[in-house]
Parts: sequence; C-alpha cells; structure tokens
Amino acid sequence: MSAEGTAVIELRSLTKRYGRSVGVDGLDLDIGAGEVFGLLGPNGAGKTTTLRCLVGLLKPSAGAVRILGLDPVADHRRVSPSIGYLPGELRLYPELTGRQTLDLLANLQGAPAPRQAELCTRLGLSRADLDKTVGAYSRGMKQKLGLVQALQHRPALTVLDEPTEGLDPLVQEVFFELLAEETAAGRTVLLSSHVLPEVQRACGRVAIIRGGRLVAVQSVAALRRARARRIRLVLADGPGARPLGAAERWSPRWDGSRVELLVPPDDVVAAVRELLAALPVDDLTVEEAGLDEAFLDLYRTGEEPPAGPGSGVGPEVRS
Ligand SMILES: Nc1ncnc2c1ncn2[C@@H]1O[C@H](COP(=O)(O)OP(=O)(O)OP(=O)(O)O)[C@@H](O)[C@H]1O
Repeated sequence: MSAEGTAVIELRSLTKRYGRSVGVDGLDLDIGAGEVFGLLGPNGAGKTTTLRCLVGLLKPSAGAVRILGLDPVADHRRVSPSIGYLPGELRLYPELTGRQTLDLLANLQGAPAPRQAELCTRLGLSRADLDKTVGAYSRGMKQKLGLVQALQHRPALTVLDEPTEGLDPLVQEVFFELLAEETAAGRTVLLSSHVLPEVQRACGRVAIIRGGRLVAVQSVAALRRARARRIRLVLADGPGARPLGAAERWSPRWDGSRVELLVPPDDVVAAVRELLAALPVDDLTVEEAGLDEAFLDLYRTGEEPPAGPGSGVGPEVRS
C-alpha cells in the first residue's frame, strides 16, 4: 500500500480456474494510490487473468477483488468510471473511425473524456488519423488509440496489458511521461510487461507471478540498491590468470590481462583493497551491474516449486 494507506487494489486469495486449468491461485496483493506497479512473469503465469479479474471482465472462482473498496463484477457500474483498461489483444470495430471508437468507449466507461484531445495530440494521432476507420490503422496507431481510451476519462486506476507493444521509441517516451504524470496526480497504474527495462524505468514496485502464484513483491529501488558492482582490472604485467587469494570468493573471470568480478555493494572497498594488494594494476573501474540481472534473479526465484505462495526473496515477499 502507499504511504497514505489508500488501497486502490486489494486482492485476497484471488483464484481463477478455467475448468481444470488454473489461471491464478491464491493471489494476495495491495496496491496504493499513486503507485505504478509492474506485474511480471513468464508466459502463462497468470498476468492477463489477474488483470481481467481486476477490471471485472472475469469473475474470480474464489477469493476477492476490491477496487477502491468495490467489487469490480458486482459493482461494475459504480467502479467502471474509475478504471481504464488496455487489453493485451485490443479488439476494435474496424468500420468505426478512431474518434467514434473513443467516444463509444467513453460511453461504456460511463464517464466524460476530458483528456481525449490532449492525449491524441501527445501520442501523435492527428485529426486526419481520427477520421479514418480503425480497419485502416497500423498496429502502432491502434495501440495509441488503446492508450487514449484507457486514460481519456482520468481514471483513478489504469490497467495496462503490455502497453508499449508496437509503439515507436518516440511515442514510448511520451508514454513514460504520461505514467509519471499519473503518479504525480496520485492516480494508480498497474501494468504487465515482458520488457524489463520498461518496468525498471516506470514502476515503483513489481510483483512476480509464476504458475498463477505470487512468488515475490519487490521495490525497484531496493533492487537497485542491492545490485552488484562490477570491478574491472587491467594488469600492468600482461596476460595471465593467477590466484587472487581471498578475492577468489567473488569468482573472478579472466580474459588475457583483464579480470572482472561481480561484488555485492558492501564488499566493494574490501575487494578493491585486496585486488590492489594482490595484483600489479594498470587500470581499475567500478560500475553498477545492470538491473536486468536482478530482475532475472526474481524470475528465477519462482523456478523451484515454492513452499507456499509467498516463499522467495527479501523482506517484501508476500504470503
Ligand atoms: N480462456 C481460457 N481457457 C482456459 N485456460 C486459460 C484461458 N485463459 C488463460 N488460461 C490459462 O491460464 C493460465 C494463465 O494465462 P494468462 O493468459 O493469464 O497468462 P499470462 O501471464 O498473461 O501469459 P502471457 O505472458 O503468455 O500473456 C495459462 O495456463 C493459460 O493457459
């Protein structure tokens, strides 16, 4: 939950079965006002199922979903104006124009669309584009239209399934600006994505699901802080791997006269000291290792069958 303690999304033991197959299994999660929250997981993990339950398109088999304290299925009419949803596979009526589509969807949302024109301009949908039928749209144009309809009524919660699919890099930049504005205004965004750099950039917290179960909830800032440092050395006396004594614990990788080690942040000073004592060093650099590796570790966390839905990494893991 946010610092203010406002739960915009509450999932309690959310379970959705499709006949015998399980979509999601006992998910517990709280997401607060002003969060951009990322839902990650491998193919078939249950991300889309979770999102569809959140927006009231699927009825849970067991457990509960609350959006702003309301049940998105039973209280659909009341909660609908507060939700924006971009599905992963956007199906639009090909014979309607872009503008007609946006107006139709605003009607279904049950809310006026004060941001429609602004969002079209910022995402690069011109008047001429909006007068064309959607059947004549490119994939990226359809995705832009999908984003406009998801945000046009300024919903308290926007749920986005793979939002940057098909968007060119310039439009992606606009998308990130829009997300930052949502957070600044205290609105909440939940997005699912396979694009790790996008999640790193946009999200404050992430949840990893696998096999329908929550395996980890982690803040991106904590991942960043915990990320390893890469120490690179060039030897002054030419090529040749050699034993590094205590520094062997960081598994040095040799390449001619270069050696590289991945070291936890708290060990950097000790490692540099030991390396300088052990080797004739011509050059030394220390840099942060990529966040991707930390994310991939989170993915791997779920590879072993968890003891329970909450077993996994770090103090923020939920059960
Ligand atoms: N309509 C359906 N009927 C039967 N099983 C389904 C249905 N929809 C999803 N499932 C199953 O539920 C599980 C979760 O699927 P879901 O689409 O939620 O995963 P996902 O994480 O969104 O995957 P991806 O990253 O591939 O889009 C999968 O095993 C899938 O086969």
